[in-house]
Order: sequence, then C-alpha cells, then structure tokens
Amino acid sequence: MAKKVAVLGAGSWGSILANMLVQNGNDVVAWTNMEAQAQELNDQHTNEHYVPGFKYDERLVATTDLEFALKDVDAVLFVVPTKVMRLVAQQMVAVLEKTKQQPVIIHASKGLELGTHKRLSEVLEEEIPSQYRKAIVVLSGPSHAEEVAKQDLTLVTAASTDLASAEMVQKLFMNHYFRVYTNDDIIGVEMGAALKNVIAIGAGALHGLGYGDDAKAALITRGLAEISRLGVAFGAKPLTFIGLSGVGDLIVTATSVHSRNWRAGNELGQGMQLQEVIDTMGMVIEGIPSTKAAYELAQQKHIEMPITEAIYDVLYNDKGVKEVIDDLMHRDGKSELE
Ligand SMILES: NC(=O)C1=CN([C@@H]2O[C@H](COP(=O)(O)OP(=O)(O)OC[C@H]3O[C@@H](n4cnc5c(N)ncnc54)[C@H](OP(=O)(O)O)[C@@H]3O)[C@@H](O)[C@H]2O)C=CC1
Ligand SMILES: O=C(CO)COP(=O)(O)O
Repeated sequence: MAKKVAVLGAGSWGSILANMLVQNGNDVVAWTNMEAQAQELNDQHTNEHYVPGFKYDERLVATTDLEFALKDVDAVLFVVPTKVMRLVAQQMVAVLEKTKQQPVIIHASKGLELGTHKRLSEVLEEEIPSQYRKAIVVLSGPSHAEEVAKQDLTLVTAASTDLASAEMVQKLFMNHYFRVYTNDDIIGVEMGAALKNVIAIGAGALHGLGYGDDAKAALITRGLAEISRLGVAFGAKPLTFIGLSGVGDLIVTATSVHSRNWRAGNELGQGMQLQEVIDTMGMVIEGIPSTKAAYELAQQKHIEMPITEAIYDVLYNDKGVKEVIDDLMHRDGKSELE
C-alpha cells in the first residue's frame, strides 16, 4: 500500500531516495531549508548543485514548510548531515507536538555525533519522545546517490530492533534495482556506516600519493579489523561487519570516485590543504568529524585503531600523510588475528 513519506534533507542522497520512493508509488514530500532549492526541484525538477544533470520525477514535491511536509505522514526519512540531525529532530518534534502524529522514523545518514559520540539512532531516540514515533529504522549499505539515480543495482540493509518496522521499510524501498535486507543489529550497522568513511579518507590519500592496489587492499582489510573491534566493544555483532553495511559499504566508499570521503583523502594525498578540500567539496564529508569521534571513542575504550589514529593526526594534528604511513609501517610486528 502506498505510504505518505516526508524526506528531511534534499541533498544528493535525500533527493535521490525521495525520487525513488515516488517511483515506488508513494506520496513523497522532500523538505529542504533552502527556498531556491525547493523551487528548483518543483519547477525545473532538477537539483543541479547536488546531482548535476539528473531529472527528478515530476510528482516529487519539495518544500521548506516542515508542517506541510509532515502532514499525515506514515514515515519520516532523515537524510541530513550528522551535525544537524539533533537540530532537525527537534524541529520535527515541535510540529508533531501540535499534530500528535506517530510516524515510523528512518534515517539514512552515516556518522557519529561530535562531542557525545552517539550513533544517529541514539540521537533520534533522545530527541523524539516515544509518543511521537514508532520504531527507528536505519537504512545503510553500499549506495552512491549517483548510481542509484541511474538505477544501477544496489543492495542495502534496513536495521531495527523492531522487525515489523524493518520489514515495512524493506517493502517501502525495494524495487527491481534496489534490494533491501533486514537486520536487527542497529549498533553494528550504524558503527560500520560511520567508521567506513574514516577508512575511505585513508584509501583516497593512498591513491593521491600514487600507492597501488596492494596498499589499498591492505588498508581496507586492516581498516575493517579496527572498525569491527570498536563496534564489537560497543555491542555490535561481529558478523554485521562482513555484511552490506560493513565490508560492503567499506569497499564502495574506499574505492569509488563518487565517494566524497575518498575524494577528500585523494586531494589530501595530492597535497591540498584540509580547509581547501572542505571548501571546494560543496557537500558533506562525514568522515572528517567521524574520525574525531572514533578516535576519542577508541581512546576511551582502549581499543587499538592505528589507521584511525593516523588519519586523526593528519586531519587534526597537521601531520603529513607520508609521515603517518611511515609510522604505520614501522609499528612492531604482531599476529594478524590479535
Ligand atoms: N550521497 C550519497 O551517496 C550518500 C550519502 N549518505 C549519507 O547521507 C547523509 C546526507 O548526505 P548527502 O545527501 O550526500 O549530503 P549533501 O551534502 O549532498 O546534502 C546535505 C543536505 O542537507 C541539508 N542541510 C544541512 N543542514 C541542514 C539543516 N539544518 N536543515 C535542513 N537541511 C540541512 C543541506 O542543505 P544546505 O546545502 O543548505 O547545507 C543539503 O541539502 C550523510 O550522512 C551521508 O553520509 C548515505 C549514503 C549515500
Ligand atoms: O555512504 C556512501 C556510499 O555508501 C557515500 O559515501 P560518501 O559520503 O563518501 O560519498
């Protein structure tokens, strides 16, 4: 049955997911904080800054009016950057307090909140009182907006502690090119999603410096080992890290030119200054704040994360990429499965 869905955040991922939900037969309103962007989506059916050249379905409605977007919704999909997730949740709650709705809450963002180090479902759980929501479901996996826009084949995970809600989200998104699995390990899915961005910055940096495939495979493999270590320390299931939201997303983000995190790393490897990388990307690079959050969590829990520490030193301590690679290669020898 068709659902009414509000998509909060109309950047590259939010707008493409909104478009797909329309094409799946749902009634969808995309909410943005920019009037000009809403107008462009409604009038030209384009979103040139975020997905250049793409024509959106004419049935997709965009608005800056949150009350209008949330009217009678069955589900709300958050796709805003991590740093504004809490703020946008508060804005939504202010509306739901008046309308007394109780939608399913979905998020498709990937990060850990700076300062609190919280996963995004924890942020949403904290901000949205239970009377204004059903379950929280996380949609995550190897999925670049640019490829989903072209209806390339994409497989992701819908994670929730509530199986019925995960299955509702599975049905909502599935179609002939987008396949969704359910998973009850919300911790593992969110940790994998946030932490793969950190490793992707490293993979991009190796590429920028001219290293080859051996180095990239090594970084991905050892990166997965440390991501899993941290995730498991916070209650994730180890197997989740060899699933779509773990190694699947790590592979796509650490090898694809579509990835903003990979591209940021590549530019750093080529010698560009961090601020210039951020200023010229024009889209969110989640791995930068997530590196800080992951580094602090690892310190707190005494988890060994040498690659994350190295990337942290490049981003926050002004160390050179070559220097941290040299440090990593000169660590004491150890057993692979320690
Ligand atoms: N792009 C992709 O392929 C994928 C992205 N993701 C994840 O999805 C999340 C969003 O990424 P993506 O869409 O790529 O990011 P973009 O940078 O493309 O877009 C982010 C959007 O959020 C908007 N935004 C920022 N602050 C606010 C606010 N306070 N209120 C309302 N809207 C706001 C931005 O508007 P403004 O321009 O005004 O700042 C922009 O439209 C990230 O966590 C990312 O990791 C996950 C899978 C795939
Ligand atoms: O999460 C993504 C792919 O699954 C998108 O990665 P980037 O944010 O690095 O573009």
